[in-house]
Amino acid sequence: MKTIKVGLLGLGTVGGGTVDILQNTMPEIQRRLGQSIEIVIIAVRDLNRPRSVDTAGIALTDNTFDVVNHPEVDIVVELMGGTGLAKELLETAIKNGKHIVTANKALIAEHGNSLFALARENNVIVSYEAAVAGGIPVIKAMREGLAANKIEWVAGIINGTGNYILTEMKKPGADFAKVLKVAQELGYAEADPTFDVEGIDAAHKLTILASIAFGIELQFNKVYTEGISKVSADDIRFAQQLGYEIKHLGVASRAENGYSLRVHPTLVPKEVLIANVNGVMNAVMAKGNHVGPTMYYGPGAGAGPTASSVVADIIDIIRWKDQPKADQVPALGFAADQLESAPVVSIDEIECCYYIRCLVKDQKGVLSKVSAVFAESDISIENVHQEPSSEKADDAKLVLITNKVKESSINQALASLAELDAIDGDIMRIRIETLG
Ligand SMILES: NC(=O)c1ccc[n+]([C@@H]2O[C@H](COP(=O)([O-])OP(=O)(O)OC[C@H]3O[C@@H](n4cnc5c(N)ncnc54)[C@H](O)[C@@H]3O)[C@@H](O)[C@H]2O)c1
Ligand SMILES: N[C@@H](CCO)C(=O)O
Ligand code: NA
Repeated sequence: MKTIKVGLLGLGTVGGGTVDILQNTMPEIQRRLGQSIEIVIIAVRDLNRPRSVDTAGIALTDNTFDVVNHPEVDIVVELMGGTGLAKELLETAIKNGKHIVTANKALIAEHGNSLFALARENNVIVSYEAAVAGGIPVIKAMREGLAANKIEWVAGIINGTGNYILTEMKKPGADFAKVLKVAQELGYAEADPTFDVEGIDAAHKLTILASIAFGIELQFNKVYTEGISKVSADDIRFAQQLGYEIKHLGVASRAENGYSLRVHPTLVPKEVLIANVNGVMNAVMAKGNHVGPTMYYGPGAGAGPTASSVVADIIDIIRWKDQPKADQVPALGFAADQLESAPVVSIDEIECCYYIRCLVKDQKGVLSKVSAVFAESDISIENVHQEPSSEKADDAKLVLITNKVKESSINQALASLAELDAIDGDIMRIRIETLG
């Protein structure tokens, strides 16, 4: 039986999971492939560190270039992260004629356009299923399974750490910092967890999803990005009382003059399936013009699920690599010369309903002053909830749900609201999506 040789960059959470699968599930993989896969070399940072997996028979090196220049390696699997050295290594590997598997969404979102072009020149494949929604085969589903459709929009819970934190925060007394620490211990978080909490990781993934949905170039720096760090336990509770769950969503949709790409906390009606996706689970919805709304669900982070996608990509490359044109499924699912560099519109252009929370002085006539501000901007209030503040004796917590309005109108109203004497402190605004 023929053996394909693989080299790994990085032996952390996902690297360890990949070694584990290739060691323990090889008989089944051989039956699928009719060939075998062998890891011949792994680059690690510290050669003396104890390993969670058995590396007997595999060469370990602390020089990453040993992997990308290794004469026997057919496929380089990049699982070290970062966008500096990782980019240089993959460029070298591609020029050396090696195929690439990576779980690195930051690298693909920020440098995918040039990496894919280099790969085409060198007739090698760059696969990145693990980069978006961990173990869910969503890249394959969208690039291949939905190929008959014009995709109208994509929306997803695409950060496992963030969804885990929001889910745990529903429990009474949950502490944000402690919950994040558990997510890190479980191997879900990025090396810098602010990427998870502040939405940067989700923005990387949304960039990729938007490109494969619409056939546009990767444009990470155009994504509007808001994290979950300002969402309070109060917001989660109020949302639930009003019939919603708060989810951190990435949303890519067609706009009048281009596309809208945004990541932010979102109120989603409880009865919508995606509102019930909890813990480390992710879900991506894609609406095609023929198929209608579809949803892909599964674990979004962690060693086993992510490595499951990494190994599936290795298998896919082995199946395709000796075809005359190796990248028969183009990297972004559209022929490379058909990609558009379409404009991404400002967040001010979107239209939705809003959840507004603020602290108001518990005085007569406050509600009418607040309503007057919204009326001036032609915004109607669909729902109001008020309760005494437990923290400030003379204040009340006020929650409003607006009708569907333009972001620029709500910004104007919130600026006027902030100027009212009756408003105490910051105003929280969360967008609402019904995902119909
Ligand atoms: N953990 C997840 O659930 C998950 C899911 C999807 C994608 N990813 C992505 O997979 C990649 C790896 O993530 P991880 O969670 O396994 O991270 P990790 O920190 O557990 O592992 C990365 C490993 O790479 C090694 N490394 C870094 N620089 C190196 C260098 N110069 N030389 C040798 N070794 C080096 C580190 O020592 C570490 O062991 C990242 O791009 C991440 O975004 C992670
Ligand atoms: N840190 C990422 C890993 C998976 O990409 C997450 O929590 O979703
Ligand atoms: Na995936």
